[in-house]
Amino acid sequence: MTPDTARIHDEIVRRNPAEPEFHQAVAEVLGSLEPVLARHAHLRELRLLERLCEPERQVMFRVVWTDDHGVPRLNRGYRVGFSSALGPYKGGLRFHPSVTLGTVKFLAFEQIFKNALTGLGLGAGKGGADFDPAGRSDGEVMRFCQAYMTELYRHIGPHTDIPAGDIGVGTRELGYLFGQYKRITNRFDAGTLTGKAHTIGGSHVRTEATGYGVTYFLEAMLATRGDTLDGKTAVLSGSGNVATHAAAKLHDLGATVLACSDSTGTLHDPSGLRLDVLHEIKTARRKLDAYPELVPHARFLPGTTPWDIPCDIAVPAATQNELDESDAIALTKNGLRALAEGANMPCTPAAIDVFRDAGIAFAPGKAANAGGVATSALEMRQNASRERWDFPTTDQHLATIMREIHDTCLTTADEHDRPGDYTAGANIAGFLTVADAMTTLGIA
Ligand SMILES: NC(=O)C1=CN([C@@H]2O[C@H](COP(=O)(O)OP(=O)(O)OC[C@H]3O[C@@H](n4cnc5c(N)ncnc54)[C@H](O)[C@@H]3O)[C@@H](O)[C@H]2O)C=CC1
Ligand SMILES: O=C(O)CCC(=O)C(=O)O
Repeated sequence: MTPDTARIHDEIVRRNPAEPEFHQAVAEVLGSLEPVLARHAHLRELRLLERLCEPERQVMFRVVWTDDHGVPRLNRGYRVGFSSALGPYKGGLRFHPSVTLGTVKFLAFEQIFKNALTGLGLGAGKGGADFDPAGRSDGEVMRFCQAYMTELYRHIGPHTDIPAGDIGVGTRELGYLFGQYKRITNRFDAGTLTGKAHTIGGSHVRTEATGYGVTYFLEAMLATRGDTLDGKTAVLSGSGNVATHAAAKLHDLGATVLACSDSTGTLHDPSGLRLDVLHEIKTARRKLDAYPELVPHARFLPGTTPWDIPCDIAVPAATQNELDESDAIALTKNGLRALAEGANMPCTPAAIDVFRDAGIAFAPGKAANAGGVATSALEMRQNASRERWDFPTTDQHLATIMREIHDTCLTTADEHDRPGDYTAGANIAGFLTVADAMTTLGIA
């Protein structure tokens, strides 16, 4: 960082105490912008950076619901609208016990640049609650979602703020959330939430989009090095929406997926994960340690991460700061060629430095995982026009968008003397788009 951006960062830390993930996300972006600020002095005069790092609005609310024994339970809900310069606030909801205001702010901040990169007219937001869906019955999840939406509904809408899924929020939760929204507002405003089931206005490919998009980005990155995914080995972390669909597309494109994980440990199948078995386990909402019961040569390694398994390709797809410097050193020593962040901010800054120094092709989450939100924009488009696109058409749109995001990052990095640095390319391209819109909109 320059003395100027370091001063801005210090002020953000002072104004937003005890939000380390938010500070980290801001530091990474500010650290990339030096070449831009040197060329566009007027952006400093307009105090664009300070304005961009302050959320436009933050909502925090009580969520009370009853468990299966009739006992009232209490959680805290959040929704942060970070920037509406490019369009309505857009971003997912995370239900996980670790969620704090700082978590939601870091995620919403990342969303600004990601959504700008899609070129689809999306502002940035994120939300969630410290609710833990693990072990909760279907009825409990439904009552929690209804209670959460009973407050959230007044802050969202197809032209205001459009939530979607994230950790702990998938098609089931979005169905319950939309059901309550529809009941309270007396409107079938399908474009208020994305990631819905197909029967209630969801788009084909939205479920698969983030994982597929990560894989399309990897494909494009390897192509610049004259390489392909065919015949490569891959490891992933997580075993949720992003990880399982990235695994499926990697498999389709000829890679062998050796491992995935959850918060309790790593599943390693040296002959390649059986995706049908994984699907069966996930559908039954069972844990990964059930896999070796069905595929006896596989091992579940409690308390471990996948990063010491030798592989060509790595896709961290669970959560923030899950891959640190020592993991990066282990992966690099074991022959890693490319890494794409499926999760938001899964690699620590020190890990990213290791990959950069080793010349590993590194794709930051805000570019590599943008396929999810991009397909949400395609869902909004279909909801607005009442059209229904088929799976291959939607997938084709997604693949094109991911190639365009890849090319934008690469070209922008080149133009700003950071050749091959996808992080710099993503941050600079996203920032310039939002800065242009903010300048056009006037001081607000
Ligand atoms: N669902 C989407 O469309 C998008 C998701 N993402 C990001 O991808 C990541 C994964 O999200 P989803 O697959 O949607 O969620 P999910 O709820 O379907 O799966 C999350 C997975 O991560 C694991 N996990 C969660 N917290 C963990 C922790 N503290 N330590 C270790 N493992 C943990 C869970 O066991 C699970 O396997 C998140 O960082 C999310 O922000 C990014 C873009 C879009
Ligand atoms: O589809 C969306 O609106 C949001 C996806 C999301 O939360 C993300 O990109 O991290």
